[in-house]
Amino acid sequence: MELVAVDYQAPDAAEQFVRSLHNTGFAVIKNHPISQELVETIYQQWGRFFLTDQKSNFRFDPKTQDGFFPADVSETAKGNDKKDLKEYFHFYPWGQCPDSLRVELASYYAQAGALASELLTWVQRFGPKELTNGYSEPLPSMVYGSDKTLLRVLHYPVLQGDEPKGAMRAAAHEDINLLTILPAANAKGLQLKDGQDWVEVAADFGHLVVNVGDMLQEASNGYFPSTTHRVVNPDSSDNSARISLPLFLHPRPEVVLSERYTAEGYLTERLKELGVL
Ligand SMILES: O=C(O)CCC(=O)C(=O)O
Ligand SMILES: [Fe+2]
Repeated sequence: MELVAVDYQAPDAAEQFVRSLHNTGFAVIKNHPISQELVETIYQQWGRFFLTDQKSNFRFDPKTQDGFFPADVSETAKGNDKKDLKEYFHFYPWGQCPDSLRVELASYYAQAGALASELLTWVQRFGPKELTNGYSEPLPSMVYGSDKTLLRVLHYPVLQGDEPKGAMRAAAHEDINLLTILPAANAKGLQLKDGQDWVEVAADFGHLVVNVGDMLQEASNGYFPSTTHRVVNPDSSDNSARISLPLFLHPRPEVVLSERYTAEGYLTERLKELGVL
């Protein structure tokens, strides 16, 4: 499986993008409108922040899920028994954030959210008609006015050599939400599952990775697959910290995804499985 970067400026960008999501659950986008300078600033600022004790002042609120999740409570991927080797901060515009880091993060949240909504209009427009007519409401309207879209700043620390055997930066998992958009991280490691194989998601620095989450898979009855992915540990020759910045696009809680699920019902079930609720 090869992911060819879709040029956001190409006349047929939307069709190429939707085809890639259907075929692989993933797409890579180049020439997009998100400021790379802003992404790099955020990587630097947060790389420093995670190395300070200040982060403990922002411990996450289990009810609202915003704030800092230390490594010892961080997720255990569904079906896995080792915690991931990561810590992260959940940012919502209404939630906790250190004052000195808020302006940049809020700006990125707005830019990435606007692009993600546009990408959802592509998915709506270029999906098969019999599918798109069956959504309970158009996909872009599912996220309109939603305050559930989540920006996660992830820090995978330098490995110390004493990690539990078999623990990984991020064990194999699927995302819960509709679409995830992720600027290429500052280090390699992201892989997607292709049959029995694992394939590196090759995204040049400056490119964006987009993937389908379980909610879109559920709403599209599998037409858009929520592809399993993971972040593997570095080998000793490039054992550096890794920062990444996924935006998880979430519908309003009352949105009906399918006959089985509303967005809220689905999210609650999944967070319980992850051990963070
Ligand atoms: O860090 C990455 O590149 C991917 C992170 C990820 O898949 C997730 O947090 O769901
Ligand atoms: Fe993920």
